[in-house]
Amino acid sequence: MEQLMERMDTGVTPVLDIEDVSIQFGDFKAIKDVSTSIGKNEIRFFIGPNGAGKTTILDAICGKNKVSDGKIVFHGDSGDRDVTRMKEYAISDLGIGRKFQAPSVFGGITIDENMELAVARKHSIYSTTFLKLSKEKREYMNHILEFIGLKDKRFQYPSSLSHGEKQWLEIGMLMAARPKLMLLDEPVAGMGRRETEKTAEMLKNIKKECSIIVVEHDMQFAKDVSDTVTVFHEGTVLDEGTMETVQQNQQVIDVYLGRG
Ligand SMILES: Nc1ncnc2c1ncn2[C@@H]1O[C@H](COP(=O)(O)OP(=O)(O)OP(=O)(O)O)[C@@H](O)[C@H]1O
Repeated sequence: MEQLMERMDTGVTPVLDIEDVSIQFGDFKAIKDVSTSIGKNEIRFFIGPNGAGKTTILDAICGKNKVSDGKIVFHGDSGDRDVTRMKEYAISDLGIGRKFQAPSVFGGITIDENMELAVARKHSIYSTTFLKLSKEKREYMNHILEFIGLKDKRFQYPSSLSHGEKQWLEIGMLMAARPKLMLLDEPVAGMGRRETEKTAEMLKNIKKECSIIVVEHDMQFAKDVSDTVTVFHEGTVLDEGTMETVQQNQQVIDVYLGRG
């Protein structure tokens, strides 16, 4: 809570406030009284050792995990909403988009058709038969395809894409819903350096329109892209600040950064 108050004092307009959140799985408390605030147009990284609770809290923001205590308040177009009791689809409709670690595009339809579904906000491949996008939506879809570098491959199937390209397609599909907050779980895992750099450029552009939370172990990527980082350890926040400042914290070095 103290951290939250400090950030409020800095004058940053928050898009999401996580307030004293705990998450319990049976007897095990995976998240203990975590508070943090994500600003508008901010790229926040959640970092920390395996099992620290990063994905657990990301899953709570999108409604996949139940919050045992505390609240998560999203400041969207329709005002301030506590999302902790809301269903996943309703949270997504509010403007929070979640990308999971493994790409989850539809393999049986083309890249173009995958994008059509995303722009039309349909969640079933059976919908493609009946889709007729407005001119404005098709233009926006073309813009995204260009942005993610897949315009020339639009009539191919996702199986023909490289691992990185599949990740970009999924990021593009998230963008299609024009979210205010994007949640990305290890977006560059398995990518080469060139693909990682391209993803970094993409995220820096996306943040002009929306805030992003990234769970990541690639510390070079975190240094290149993050505005701020939250360091998790055993379900609590160990430190928070710029990458430059947290990497000087001896506790952070001991539990995570110094472990190679
Ligand atoms: N559904 C669940 N049921 C029981 N325990 C869970 C569940 N989900 C996560 N946990 C536990 O909660 C803790 C935090 O897991 P989490 O996946 O959030 O860690 P993480 O920081 O994302 O780790 P990694 O970097 O390895 O992805 C771990 O001990 C994990 O085993």
